[in-house]
Amino acid sequence: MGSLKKPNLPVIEFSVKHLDTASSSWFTKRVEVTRALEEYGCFIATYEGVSQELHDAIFLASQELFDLPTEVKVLNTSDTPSHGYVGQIPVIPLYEGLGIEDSTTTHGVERFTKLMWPSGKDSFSESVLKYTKAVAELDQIVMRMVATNYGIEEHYESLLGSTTYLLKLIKYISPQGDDRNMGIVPHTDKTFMSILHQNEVKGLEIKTKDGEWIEVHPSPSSFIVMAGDACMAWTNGRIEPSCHRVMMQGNTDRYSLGLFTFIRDLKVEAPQELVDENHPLQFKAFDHYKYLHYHASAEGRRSKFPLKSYCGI
Ligand SMILES: O=C(O)CCC(=O)C(=O)O
Ligand SMILES: [Fe+2]
Repeated sequence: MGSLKKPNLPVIEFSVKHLDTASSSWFTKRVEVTRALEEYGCFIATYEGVSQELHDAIFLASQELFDLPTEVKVLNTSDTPSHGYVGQIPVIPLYEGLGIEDSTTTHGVERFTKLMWPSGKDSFSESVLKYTKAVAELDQIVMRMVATNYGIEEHYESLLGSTTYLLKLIKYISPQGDDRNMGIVPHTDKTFMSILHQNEVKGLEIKTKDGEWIEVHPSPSSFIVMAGDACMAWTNGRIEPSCHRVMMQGNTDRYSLGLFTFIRDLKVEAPQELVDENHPLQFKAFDHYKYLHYHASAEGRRSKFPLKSYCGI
């Protein structure tokens, strides 16, 4: 009798030796990365760009942030839905998140730090900036690979110039027991790309196309690279975002980090190279930030497939 094999997400190693774009291993990687995204909408990257020391520093910074009183954390507001403070939501009572906009820039990080700690907190700003820069680099390596694989590198260059990086620090308080509790409900991200990282407490689960949930095991060098809705539109449906959720169990709080990319001041549109008779255009050109507002509206929230209701053809 054959044993049932649990599905696994592809694990792709990103070490310095693979990153020379002239090397044959770069070619192999870019095929591997694109296939993984086409098949699962995500993959696990093992990445050397964030050292153990930086991993420890950023999770310590996150803990210090969540230890602040709620009345301070709610000062982090934003014009964009889900970019500021999110917490005390009845359907996900364990969840609390804070977004740092323009988190790869000194200006963006300083603005946030001053709001939370008016007398300053250099250790926080330094850890955030170092972390976001390292993870943004991983995003750029991945996106360059995908774009090269599809023959649309030039389009990627203009997209890159309009990419913004939101760092979201997330805490889930432990449910204090063995029952599995919903930390975050099943969803797909409205981002272009999302790169997730979790501390030693597991919880993230990803749904395969066959409807099976796969648990993602935490490790300091593992990052979950995941496509969002905007990436689906840009690749004309070749890459679909994966459905994921967080399940909490046990007595330990969970901290996670998401570096989320969005496109500002440039319409997201599939390049002509990806449109032909066999691949008719699926989505009209759209403004990513307006889409986020639509998604948060009553109509957007009701939709099963908001990207399609917003700009589907
Ligand atoms: O906490 C996690 O690992 C996932 C968070 C997430 O899916 C999100 O913020 O969109
Ligand atoms: Fe998500």
